[in-house]
Amino acid sequence: ASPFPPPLAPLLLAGGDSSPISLVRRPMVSMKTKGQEDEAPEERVPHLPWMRHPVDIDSFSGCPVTSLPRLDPRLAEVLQRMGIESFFPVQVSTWLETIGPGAFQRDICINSPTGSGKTLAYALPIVQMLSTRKVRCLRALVVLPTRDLALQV
Ligand SMILES: Nc1ncnc2c1ncn2[C@@H]1O[C@H](COP(=O)(O)OP(=O)(O)OP(=O)(O)O)[C@@H](O)[C@H]1O
Repeated sequence: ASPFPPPLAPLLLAGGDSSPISLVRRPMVSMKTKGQEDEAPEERVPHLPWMRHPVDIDSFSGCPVTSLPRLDPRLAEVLQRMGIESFFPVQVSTWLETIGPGAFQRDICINSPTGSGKTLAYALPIVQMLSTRKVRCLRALVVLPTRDLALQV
């Protein structure tokens, strides 16, 4: 039996230049007695419990803007006016985990290559959630590591 609690949220992972950040090598010391620790085999186990069931972004395909389930028609219209006709796989998979049928509130970590569309992937669910509410206080905070990146977002 697993010594860890059940997973709380998926990790969205894609190929390309992304690295499997959720996986670390560490011995399963919790399953050994003290004398056995030296012989404990190393296993690839996720670093955080909620990262233990990654969702493979590459298994999703793109999707026309008009076909994304539950997308607010006002947002679809604005996106199409901006020239966005379809969503990239990271955007579809993130949407399905946050807003799509069967989604429920939880933390999500997305690891996907540069330029794959992560910004819209996380921004669209936020905008959709806020679009149906009266917003009286801070509801979303985007933190970026550099000023340049912050200006892009
Ligand atoms: N669905 C889409 N259709 C067309 N263009 C898109 C779509 N989504 C994003 N783009 C464009 O693709 C480019 C890359 O997107 P974005 O910057 O969001 O990628 P990223 O994964 O966040 O990259 P980085 O890792 O550098 O932050 C941007 O110019 C963006 O406007």
